[in-house]
Amino acid sequence: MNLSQPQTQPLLELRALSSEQIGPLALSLDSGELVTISGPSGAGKSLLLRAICDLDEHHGQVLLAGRERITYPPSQWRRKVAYLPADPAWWEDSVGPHLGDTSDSLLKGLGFTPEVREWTVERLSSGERQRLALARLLGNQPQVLLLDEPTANLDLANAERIEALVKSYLQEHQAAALWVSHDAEQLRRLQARTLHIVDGKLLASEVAESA
Ligand SMILES: Nc1ncnc2c1ncn2[C@@H]1O[C@H](COP(=O)(O)OP(=O)(O)OP(=O)(O)O)[C@@H](O)[C@H]1O
Repeated sequence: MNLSQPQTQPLLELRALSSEQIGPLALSLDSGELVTISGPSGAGKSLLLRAICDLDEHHGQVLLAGRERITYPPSQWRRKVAYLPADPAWWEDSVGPHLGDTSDSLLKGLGFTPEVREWTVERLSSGERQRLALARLLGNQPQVLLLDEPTANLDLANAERIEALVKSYLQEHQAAALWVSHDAEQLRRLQARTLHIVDGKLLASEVAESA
């Protein structure tokens, strides 16, 4: 063992993660780190996120701060390692019950006043749905965010607002995020290590150049 170089434990680690469509994949994310994922439609980006949060059958190991996922009750894992699907589900008529512990300041950061809790889900635009789904996800204070095209329905100003909010969340909570995006401009703006996935395989990893 090399004692001169202290080992830092990754926050999230994938070891030989695979399913019928993806992998095997190995990946480590440090606390505070944002990693973006790009790749063609159907490459397996969503399936990778779903495997990490244990929504689909797969092989291999997923560890959070060195502790294996199988040692967590599934509901606890999904709070800690939170998945934001491209089209999040809503199960009540009004917004409020979905928001749980989400603070007013978080809602403000996403461009809403507290009155949004009284709104019906039915009236929400696709962009409002997307921002509120992120609010409810962050309200649970997850340690890892798995974000599947979280700004796909948003204009540039709102997309940038979400980019800034997620980055400050990662710093504040020493959390990590995997962020799927098809938008080359956004990938450049986010200034993160980018993974390219093609046919379920990790093709390359690179650090984005300055815009
Ligand atoms: N339950 C399933 N059983 C079999 N194949 C599936 C299943 N779910 C998805 N697939 C297939 O696996 C491939 C990867 O799907 P995935 O949703 O991960 O793609 P993606 O990279 O997220 O694409 P997009 O950018 O279009 O959202 C696709 O060909 C898809 O049809």
